[in-house]
Amino acid sequence: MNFQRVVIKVGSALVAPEKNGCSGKYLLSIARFITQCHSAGKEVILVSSGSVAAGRALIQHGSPNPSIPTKQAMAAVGQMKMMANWQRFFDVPCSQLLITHGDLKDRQRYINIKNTIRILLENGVIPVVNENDTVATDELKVGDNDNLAALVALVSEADCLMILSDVDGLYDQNPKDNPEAKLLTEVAEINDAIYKMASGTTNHIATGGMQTKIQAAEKATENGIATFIVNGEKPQVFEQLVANQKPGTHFLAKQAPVKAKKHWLKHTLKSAGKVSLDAGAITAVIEKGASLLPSGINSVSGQFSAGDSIDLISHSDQRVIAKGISQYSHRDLEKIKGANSNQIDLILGFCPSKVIVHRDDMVILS
Ligand SMILES: Nc1ncnc2c1ncn2[C@@H]1O[C@H](COP(=O)(O)OP(=O)(O)O)[C@@H](O)[C@H]1O
Ligand SMILES: N[C@@H](CCC(=O)OP(=O)(O)O)C(=O)O
Repeated sequence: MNFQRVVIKVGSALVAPEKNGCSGKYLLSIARFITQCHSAGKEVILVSSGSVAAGRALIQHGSPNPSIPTKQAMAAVGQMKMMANWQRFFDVPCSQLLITHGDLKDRQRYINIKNTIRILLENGVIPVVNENDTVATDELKVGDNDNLAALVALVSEADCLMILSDVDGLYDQNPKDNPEAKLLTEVAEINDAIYKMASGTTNHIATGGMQTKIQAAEKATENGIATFIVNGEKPQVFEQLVANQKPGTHFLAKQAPVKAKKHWLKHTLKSAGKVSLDAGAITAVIEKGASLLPSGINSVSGQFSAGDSIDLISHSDQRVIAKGISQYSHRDLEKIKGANSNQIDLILGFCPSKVIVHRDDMVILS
């Protein structure tokens, strides 16, 4: 429980153990664990598979491996079933986020997803994410919910990723094929040897098997997000987690998530423009740890889109004081610079964010 914001990924095998329609069999203890996380002041984002399996009984198919449009129709009807199935275990509201890789690749949509999750969490709503299977084509698909969960952990700035499946964790070989397989309790480095241990799945309603879980763990741990693969079929796993024990396999984070993000902002992202700040904004940003509001901006230069990195410079001596991700393009900023945050909607006709650079998306340079 050494985390503040966790992404919990629940595989199809747990949502639809009968492989046809969804069930509460395993979800009850998962939901109880999520409620315990909430009581301990932690934030939880769910990534749930199972829409295709949940809709399977409702769409005629007649083949063990239905066509893609048939599966997309199953996902469309099954998603409703799956959401209703989750909601019945919570007193707090659940919300549905259906996203594709195309959404995560697009800067503006990425920011929209990030802002939406932030606001849902602030309001005590559980975000439940799945791939938008009905619209996703191969080019726009993440393709499996393990990798999707890692990307959701990144966009939501979680510090922990828990992948719940039907095995106890990563074994040195597939335990379903080899009874002698041994469980790895801790993985410090994800290398070829680790990838070689992981194979695909034999479950026809699941996608990816252990390979995609390792890919997800690699993406997350490189960005400072501790990752666990645990068995979601066993209620005692959740008791162990609550008791601060470590069931399953723990993939160690490479560095603290804040450090990883600040490093990425400072060294990897190239600034596409500049905004100059008045003395009040500089004090607010440097001394009070505040986000940058439009009222503190004197001028804008360069050409950038929402989601690009920009330099925050001092108006008086042109010193670069910070760097961060702008919520608005240079064109929009030209119109709202100097204005009060409440006027953004009036001036632009939309307001995805009341701040220009959020504190969490900023690194102070001097
Ligand atoms: N080295 C391994 N250790 C554990 N499980 C493995 C390994 N290699 C392959 N697997 C398979 O991965 C499966 C879990 O992945 P998957 O069926 O896709 O589940 P989910 O629906 O939870 O994503 C296990 O049931 C197991 O058969
Ligand atoms: N988006 C699909 C799930 C895809 C997937 O990765 O499934 P799984 O391997 O069970 O996590 C669905 O909802 O059926």
